Formats: sequence, C-alpha cells, structure tokens
Amino acid sequence: MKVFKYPTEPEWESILRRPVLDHSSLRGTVQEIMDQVKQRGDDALRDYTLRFDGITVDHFEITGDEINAAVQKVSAELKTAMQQAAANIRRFHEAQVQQPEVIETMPGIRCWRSAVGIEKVGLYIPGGSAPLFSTVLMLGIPAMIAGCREIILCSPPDKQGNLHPAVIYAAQLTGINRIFKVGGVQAIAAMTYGTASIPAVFKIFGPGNQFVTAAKQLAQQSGVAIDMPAGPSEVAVFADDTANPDFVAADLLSQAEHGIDSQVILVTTSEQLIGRVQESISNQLNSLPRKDIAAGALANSSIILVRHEAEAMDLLNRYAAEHLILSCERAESLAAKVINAGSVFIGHYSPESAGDYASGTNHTLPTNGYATAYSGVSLDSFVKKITFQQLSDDGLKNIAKTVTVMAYEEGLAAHARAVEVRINN
Ligand SMILES: NC(=O)c1ccc[n+]([C@@H]2O[C@H](COP(=O)([O-])OP(=O)(O)OC[C@H]3O[C@@H](n4cnc5c(N)ncnc54)[C@H](O)[C@@H]3O)[C@@H](O)[C@H]2O)c1
Ligand SMILES: N[C@H](CO)Cc1c[nH]c[nH+]1
Ligand SMILES: [Zn+2]
Repeated sequence: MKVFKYPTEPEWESILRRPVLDHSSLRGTVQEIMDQVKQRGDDALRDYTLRFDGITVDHFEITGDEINAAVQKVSAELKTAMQQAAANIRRFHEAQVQQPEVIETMPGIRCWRSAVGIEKVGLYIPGGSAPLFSTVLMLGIPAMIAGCREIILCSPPDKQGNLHPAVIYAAQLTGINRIFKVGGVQAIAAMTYGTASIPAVFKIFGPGNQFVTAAKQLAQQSGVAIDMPAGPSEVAVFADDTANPDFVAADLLSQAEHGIDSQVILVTTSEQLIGRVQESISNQLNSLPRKDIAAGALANSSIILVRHEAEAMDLLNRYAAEHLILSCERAESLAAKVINAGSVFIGHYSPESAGDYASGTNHTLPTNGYATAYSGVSLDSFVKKITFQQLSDDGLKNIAKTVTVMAYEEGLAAHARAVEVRINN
C-alpha cells in the first residue's frame, strides 16, 4: 500500500482513483458479446461459456434432480449458518415494506402510492473467482418479499459444468427455482434479449467484475433496468489511535481478497498506527489462501495520514466508498457526518464481513464512487411505486378552476375540456 502523509486537497483525486480496466477495449469486448447473444442466442452462450469458463454446457437450466443432489451436498453446519443469515436479511428487508397512505389533498380528492413488485427480474450471482452464494440471499429475499412473479438466477459454471451446491441451496432457501448455468457478459445479454433457454427480464440485479458491470450498463441502453453499477469490492477504513491494528488490517484484507481490481484504503489521524497496520497486514497476508489476489489489490491501495477528523471525513465523502468502517473513538458522531457511502460500519466491533453475510443489511452496493448518487439494493429496488387517485364529483368541482386556468395558459384546450365536460354534465 502506498503511504501519503498530509496530502493536499488537489492531490486527493489521483490518490483516490479506482483501478479500472482499459475502457476502450473492455467496451468493445462487451459490446461484441452482447451483439452475438442477441443474434445467435443459445449458440453464442455455448461458445462464450466454452471460451471463458472452459466447459461445454448443453442445457443451461438446472433440473429438479440437480437441485436435489446439490442440496444433499451442503453440510448441516453451512445450512444452519445460511438459515440464520437468511432470517436476519428477511427481517431487515421486511421492515422496509410500506403500507400505502391515502392523502386527501383537497376535499374529495384522494391520492396514494402503492408498491408493486417488478414482474420479471434476473439475478446475477458472481462465480468467476469465488461462488458468492451469499449474494443469492441478498437478492432473492427482497425479490420474494416484493412479490416479483418471475425470478431467474444466472451464475457461471465451474470447470465441471456445475454450480456450487450452496448457490443452489441458497436459491432453494429463498424460493427461486429457475437457475441457469451461465455467467459473465453472456448471462447479462441473455437476460436482456432472451434466448431459447433463458427468458428476458425487465430488471437485472447483482454484482460482478468489470465485464459484468459494463454489460449491465449496455443492457440499460437496450431498455432493461438495472439495480446499479456494483463492481469490484472496496472498503475505506477511518481509524484513530484507539483502533486495533490487527482489526484494521483484517478489514482491509477482507475486501482485498475479492479481486486484484479491488481497492482498500486506510485514512488515519494516527501516524503510529500506520506502521502497526502495515506489519499486521504482512503477518496476516501470508496465511491467507488468496494471498496473491489480496496482494494484487493492496498494490492499488493507499494509506493516507490526515491532520484531523474533519479532513478525514471530507476525503471519505469525496471517495464515496462502497463500505466505510469507522474504527475510532467518536464513531457514532462521525457516522452522522457521512454523506457518501454504500454501507457504514460503526465502531471497533463492526467488521465489514458481518454485513457481507449475515447482519441483515444488503451487500449489493454501489462501487467506483457511485455511492454519491446510488443506494445499495433494498426492497425498493424490486418494486415500482404506482400512484393512484380518486376524485369525487365535489372533488372535481373543487379543483376544476385550477386545472382549466393552467391548461388554457399552456394552450392545451382539450385538457381543460376533459374537466369542463364533467362539470357541465
Ligand atoms: N459491489 C458489490 O456489491 C459486490 C458484491 C459481491 C461481489 N462483488 C465483486 O464481484 C466481482 C466478482 O467477479 P468474478 O470475476 O469473481 O465473477 P463474475 O461472475 O462477476 O465474472 C466471471 C465471468 O467474467 C467473464 N470474464 C472473465 N474474463 C473475461 C474476459 N477477458 N472477457 C470477457 N468476459 C470475461 C466470464 O464469463 C466469467 O464467467 C468481484 O470483483 C467482487 O469484488 C461486488
Ligand atoms: N464484499 C462483497 C460486496 O462488495 C460481498 C461479499 C460476498 N461474499 C463476501 N463478500
Ligand atoms: Zn466481501
């Protein structure tokens, strides 16, 4: 990790830039895969699955027998853990259900807004470097609560042409039964245009690598909604001299191990802490199975020494991290000063991994600075809010003059007539 001591504000931008693939070549590759799937459907899916996942898949949809066999393979211990996580995620997301409130804006005029589940949704579950079955819970549970009617799931097959049994078990736990073995850009293209095997959907959800994220952005241009750009994982930690260097190092490594294009940053007011965290990272790194990946991400990452908390918060709000950990004495009061972040972890005992798996909040979050304008996935992501209104005879009389005066001024007489014809009837 590069160390910057007291950088000036103009230097922040380059320090906080995310590692990104060369967009010109990435866009071209992604566009070509999208076009091929649109034109050649399942044949193109087979070709790309062989090229990128190294396996020929004849049937993309998982059968009932495959589901039963996979469920048997998941250990009782993992099933219990996933059930506990699912219960917390369900509890948190069910609390987001809002009953419609009817507002009488004027006597005889009633207006309300109702949430209706998006009919057809597609969930993308990353599987290139790790089978993220926790993401199935994060997307499947709110989709079910929202009442989405058709929920499909796509995830890349392994070298034997299978999905990890826990991905299938998680789908079963949430009630999703249409599961497809296809990943990457080709999966996003299939859910966008539809193929003989895979139905098109109205909205695509889920995180993924930079190829998947770019594909979702192209899908959006083709008229399919997406949740948000949820790309390579990242974490920013703010730590003062009350922080435990081992905790901070572990938090940084937890997101660094996702991929070499992940980024982790430590912002601190304590010069002493820097050396201790660096030492702890070297000690912990060696024992990690994914140490090469984590080391790759650390090479894109920084430690920044600032003068005071206010400067730290300015920097962190500018960075707009996917995850922000406040590992400091005044964590609660600093949390109130967060303007831009996907999800915030308050105090020394709130590791980011708790949110990744089981505390209840959603782990599908905006990356690459998109937390300035986007929220993470929630129940709202799976519903549309439809407005309703009902005017009585008296209600229409009460508002008639207002509407007709405005309509005539806009030069739209037919609008005015739609009111007058009723009033004069
Ligand atoms: N932001 C979030 O909420 C969030 C949550 C979980 C995971 N993530 C991120 O999701 C990502 C998962 O990435 P992953 O790679 O492990 O799995 P993935 O499923 O996103 O991508 C794997 C697929 O990428 C495609 N691919 C790989 N190389 C390619 C190439 N050169 N050209 C075209 N396509 C190619 C292949 O089809 C492969 O199946 C990680 O970066 C992780 O940090 C983000
Ligand atoms: N940290 C990821 C979101 O950026 C989510 C995840 C899934 N499994 C482990 N972590
Ligand atoms: Zn994670």
